Amino acid sequence: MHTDTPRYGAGAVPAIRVNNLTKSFDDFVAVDGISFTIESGEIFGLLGPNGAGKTTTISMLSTMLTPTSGTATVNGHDIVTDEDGVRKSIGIVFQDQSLDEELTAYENMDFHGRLYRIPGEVRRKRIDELLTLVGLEDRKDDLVKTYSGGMRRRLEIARGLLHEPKVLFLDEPTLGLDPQTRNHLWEYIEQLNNEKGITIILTTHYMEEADRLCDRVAIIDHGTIVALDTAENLKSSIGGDVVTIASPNPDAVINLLAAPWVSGIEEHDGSVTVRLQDADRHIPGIVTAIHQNGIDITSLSVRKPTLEDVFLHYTGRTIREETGSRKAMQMFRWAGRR
Ligand SMILES: Nc1ncnc2c1ncn2[C@@H]1O[C@H](COP(=O)(O)OP(=O)(O)OP(=O)(O)O)[C@@H](O)[C@H]1O
Repeated sequence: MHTDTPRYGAGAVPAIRVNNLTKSFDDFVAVDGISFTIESGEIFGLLGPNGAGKTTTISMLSTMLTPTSGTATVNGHDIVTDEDGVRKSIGIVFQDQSLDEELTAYENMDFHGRLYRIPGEVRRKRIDELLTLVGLEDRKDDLVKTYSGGMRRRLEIARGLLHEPKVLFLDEPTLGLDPQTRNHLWEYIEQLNNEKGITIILTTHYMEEADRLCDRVAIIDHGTIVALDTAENLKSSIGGDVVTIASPNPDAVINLLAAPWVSGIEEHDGSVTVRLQDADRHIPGIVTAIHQNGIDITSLSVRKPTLEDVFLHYTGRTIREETGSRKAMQMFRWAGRR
């Protein structure tokens, strides 16, 4: 059902290689035998509803949770037998905020740099460079408690990059941010991927985030990957454009249009959704046929499919736009990770 063809060149060690990775909590299987490969330089998205297993997956890849079975490597380091190697080569930005509000941005960065034992001069240079990259250089001496949500997230990303990781994990990077701030953050994420060549793996339940940012998207539901490809290929895989026809008699519309050239047809709340290639060319014929058969319609619209349509196609459900989980911190505590 899914394809796993990375876009990037062959030869180099993949940034991440996951083979049949599974995590159970007692009898509950949160991640169920997933496999994929992420090439260096990709932005890779794990898209799925709350509880799908996204955080559990990146918790295993960042060595914070031990897998129940399966294997994975990050930058060539095994996540079970070479935890130190993995940790040195990754940066992580959690769902929940972990900045010190009573320190300035610079002090937060500096503290983190000291933890990683980055020598003074290098540390200062990198802090300045990264704060410039995320557009916070002018506010670097202000206390974090005066920062907006978007500024805090940018600072967390800058901090996650201080030890120059090759791979950055972002867990729901724009959760709770307003659309404009989200847009800005997307630009920063793209910029650091372009300018620094950092491989980024992010989790999200926002379709437009996966669509806009990710080179490839794995759609994850109930702990399994149901589809994996570029957003464009995923959208075309479900059979073309989406035509929505509202009618007092949806059954008649379905009977009329259920033809071999239609790749999918279903009814939701009195509206019939038809999927077909090159819908624009077919619309006049569809409208004529509907009228000739005496069927009333109240509206007709055509649109390109979204990742929401893809999710619906592969799972039979819509992604629920709920607020994200608050479990992350609890899960990310080093002490309780076994
Ligand atoms: N420590 C734990 N003990 C028991 N069950 C857990 C634990 N951590 C996660 N789960 C369960 O595993 C499933 C997957 O959780 P996970 O946090 O990976 O989902 P998610 O896709 O990241 O969603 P969210 O965005 O809500 O975090 C959920 O049903 C969750 O309740």
